[in-house]
Amino acid sequence: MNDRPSHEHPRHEQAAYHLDAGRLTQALRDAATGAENVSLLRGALLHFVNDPGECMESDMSANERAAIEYYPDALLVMHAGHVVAVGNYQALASDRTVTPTPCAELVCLSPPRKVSGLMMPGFIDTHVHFPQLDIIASYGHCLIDWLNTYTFPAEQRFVDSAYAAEVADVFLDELLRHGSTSAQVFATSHAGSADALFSAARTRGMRLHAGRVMMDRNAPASLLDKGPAALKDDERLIADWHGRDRLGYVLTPRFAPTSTPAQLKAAGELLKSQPDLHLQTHLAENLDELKWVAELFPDSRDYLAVYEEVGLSHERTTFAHGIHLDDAMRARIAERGASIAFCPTSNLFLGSGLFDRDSARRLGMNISIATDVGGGSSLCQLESLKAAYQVGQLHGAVAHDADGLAARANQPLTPWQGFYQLTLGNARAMRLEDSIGNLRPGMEADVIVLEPTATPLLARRTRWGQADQVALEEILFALMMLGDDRAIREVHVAGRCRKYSGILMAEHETTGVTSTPPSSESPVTALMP
Ligand SMILES: O=c1[nH]c(=O)c2nc[nH]c2[nH]1
Repeated sequence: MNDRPSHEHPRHEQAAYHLDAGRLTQALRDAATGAENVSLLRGALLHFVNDPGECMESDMSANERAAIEYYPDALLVMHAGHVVAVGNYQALASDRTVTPTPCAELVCLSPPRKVSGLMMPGFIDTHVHFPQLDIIASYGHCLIDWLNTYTFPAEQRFVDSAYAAEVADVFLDELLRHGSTSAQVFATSHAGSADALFSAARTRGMRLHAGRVMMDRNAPASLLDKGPAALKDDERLIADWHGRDRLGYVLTPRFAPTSTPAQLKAAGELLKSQPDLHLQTHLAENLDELKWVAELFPDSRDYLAVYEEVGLSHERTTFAHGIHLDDAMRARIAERGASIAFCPTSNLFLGSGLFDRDSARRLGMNISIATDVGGGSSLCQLESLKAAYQVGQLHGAVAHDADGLAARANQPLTPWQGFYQLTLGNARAMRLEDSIGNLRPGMEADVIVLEPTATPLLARRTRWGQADQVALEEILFALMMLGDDRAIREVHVAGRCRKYSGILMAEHETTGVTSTPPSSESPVTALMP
């Protein structure tokens, strides 16, 4: 990679551009032959190369500011599913000092399409249940009640593979429509449900990590694994899907109450034998759940220890929720390099509690932000940011000492930390930062275009594109408080456009959409459904 710092550093603009000359030369060769695997976009672009910290911009350190790369007029070059160049348009398009000079030639050969919003890496959802799509927004009261009343009945329907395939298609299209190009997903205990999901993700070229739920007690009999033979299903799924294209297998014991110690031990042994697998489960979401775990595992010193004792807490483990932890447990999670998926819409919806982000960060725990649909009330990660901000605000408001004074500080999420989290932060939590999370050359080309004028109110608040446009951090904050799927104007998966002008396209319609259009504004109208 060839990194060239710019001579002047306007606000946020940390580098003139990044390019990979070798890959760019290949892109040029392909473009010259009319191949459809090259696409160039031009417009505003924001991504993160590091953690921007917890401050608004005026209080950031130089290092925190350097974590943010913003180009008001960027060129993004994608080739064969990867980014090959990103940066200031003028610098990239006119620079002839690099040998060879493929970018300037490429721009002449294949003029970029102008986008009218803000390009960003695709969002990553680190914890979501695809079989719960059809029970989203079900009046659940609290976790255990909601599991018994809605979740387990819904999951039983996935014994039917045709139904699983139908839901998998809708689920992945919904994720994409909301700007999430990657996800870590729970299937059901039926191997066919995982097959359906992987197959649908592969068709879409998505990066998707998923697993079959392991359960052998405390759930309806039809959902329970039948002894150790069920592990054969996981082994078969691993053989069929793990590492294929952009897919990865995640061992998925649902949570301690629905697995016997023997099943958890078996999962730990499988993980040990294949340490490149991910692992996902739930931890300390709800106070009744904590009591239940203490009864079921009387010999374990706490809930986390149940997983630790069998080797299930490691650097590719995602524990969903982790609300009711003490500092010692947080420190143990940090030490193992595991991560917590903070799922704020779910925590509010199920009344589970207020996640303590400050303590998590203070103790060095990796965290991500996720939707947790169907416990979560939206697949939109902008909604997750809004709820995360609100949870952080409430954190200070709910604890008062005897004099009525706030005993805890509030922890409002900044827009910088929020958008970092949905992209590079979530990728880091899942140890995928070499593949997804930002738009440096070599990264997989998952890109979204956010539209700060998506609604009349957003347009009025952001004044995007007008002479008196508000500052970028204000625009980002407005998007996270007011935005929804309408604010996701475009979605590109591995360089192919899947959502354009707010409308999702079917696979066969995407061919050629991102390749060079003759005019900058309306190049693909003919391909719209
Ligand atoms: O939010 C949640 N959703 C689930 O499906 C689940 N299972 C155990 N614990 C859970 N929490």
